[in-house]
Amino acid sequence: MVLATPNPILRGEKVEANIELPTIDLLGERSEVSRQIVKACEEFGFFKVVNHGVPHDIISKMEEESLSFFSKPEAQKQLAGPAKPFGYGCKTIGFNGDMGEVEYILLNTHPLSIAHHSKTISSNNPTKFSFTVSWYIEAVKGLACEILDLMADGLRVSDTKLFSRLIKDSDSDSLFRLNHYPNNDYCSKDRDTSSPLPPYDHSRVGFGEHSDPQILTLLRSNDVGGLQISLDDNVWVPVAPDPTAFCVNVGDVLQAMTNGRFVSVRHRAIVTNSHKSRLSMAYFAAPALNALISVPKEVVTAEKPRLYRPFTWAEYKRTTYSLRLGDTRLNLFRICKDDPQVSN
Ligand SMILES: C=C1C[C@]23C[C@@]1(O)CC[C@H]2[C@@]12CC[C@H](O)[C@@](C)(C(=O)O1)[C@H]2[C@@H]3C(=O)O
Ligand SMILES: O=C(O)CCC(=O)C(=O)O
Ligand SMILES: [Fe+2]
Repeated sequence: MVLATPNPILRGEKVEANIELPTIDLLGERSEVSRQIVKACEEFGFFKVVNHGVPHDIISKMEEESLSFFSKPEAQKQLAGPAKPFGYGCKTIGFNGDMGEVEYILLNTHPLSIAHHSKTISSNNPTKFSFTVSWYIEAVKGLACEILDLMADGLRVSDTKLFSRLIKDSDSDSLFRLNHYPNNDYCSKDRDTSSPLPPYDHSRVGFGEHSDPQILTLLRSNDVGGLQISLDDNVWVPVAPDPTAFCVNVGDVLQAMTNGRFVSVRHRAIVTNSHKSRLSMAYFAAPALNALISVPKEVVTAEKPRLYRPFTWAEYKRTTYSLRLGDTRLNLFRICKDDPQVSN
C-alpha cells in the first residue's frame, strides 16, 4: 500500500507502509544462506541478519558508552569535535554543507586512532571507551567477513575470500559511526498535545538520503525507528527497528565489484515522533586506500559486460568527499562505450 506522506520532504514523495526486510538466519544451512543473501542484495540491497553471533554483552556495552557520551552537556561534547575528519559532530555532515537533525561520533577503526580520539570523547575513562569500541569493531568485522564470504560463495566467485580480504587488510579504511537522533520532546512544548502525533515527522530529516560508499555496512539500532530505504524513485520504505538484528546494506564498492548485480540502495533517517531518541551504530567496511576495485571474472559475461572502470578506493573516496551527501557517485565511474582505455 502506498500512502502519501502527511508532510512530504519533497513534492510527490510517497512513503510505503513498513516493510519487513528479508531476514537471514545465519545458523541456517550454508548454501541456502548464501543463496538468500545474494537474492536480498539483488532485490533490496538491504537485509537483516539474526543469530549473527555478536555477543549481546558487546552490543549493550557499546550502546551504554554511546548514550553516556550523548547525554553530556553540549560544551563537553564539543571538546571531542569537530568531526573533521573524526570525532564529534552535531548537525553538519561531511564538508560540503549537508545538515541534519543528528549528532554523531565518527571514527576510523584503526586501534591507534580509536585510542587517540577516546581521550577527548571520554576524558574520565578513555581506556574503557577505547576498549569497548575496539571490542565491538572486532566482533562486527568478523560478522562482515562471514557475510562477504557467503556472498562470494553465492556468486560462485572462485576466490571466495576476495571481498573479506579487502576489509581484513590492516590498512583498511573502515569507519565506525554512532548516530544519535533527537526525540520529539524537542518540539512538544509548542505543540497541541490533544491530538496524537503520526509516527514520523517527514519534515525532520535526521540523516539525508545517500548511498554508503564503502563495501558493506552493518547497522545496529535501538528500538526506535527512522531508517527508510528508497526502492523506487520517490518511494520511501520505513524499516522497522529490530535491536536483535543487524541491518546489512551493500555499499557502492560492492555494487561495482558485483558489476551492478548487487545494489547500493539510497537510504535516510527521519526523526520519529517517539519519546525516546534513536541510537544507531554503523560499521562501514572499506578496503585500504591503495586497494584496486575491480570486478571478478565470474560476474562479467557477454550478456552483462563490465559496467565500471577499475579504480582505487582512494580515488573513489576523494570523489565521494568532493560531493554532497545525496549525490550519485558511482555513475561517474561507469564505462563509456567509446572509452579507448576500456576493454571488456
Ligand atoms: C557529505 C558527505 C558526508 C559523507 C561524505 C560525503 O561527502 C558524502 C558521503 C557521506 C557518507 C555517507 C555514509 C557514511 O555515513 C559516511 C561516513 C561515508 O563514508 O560517506 C558519510 C560521510 C561523512 O559523514 O563524512
Ligand atoms: O541511523 C541510521 O539509521 C542511518 C545512518 C546512515 O545511513 C549512515 O550513518 O550512513
Ligand atoms: Fe548510510
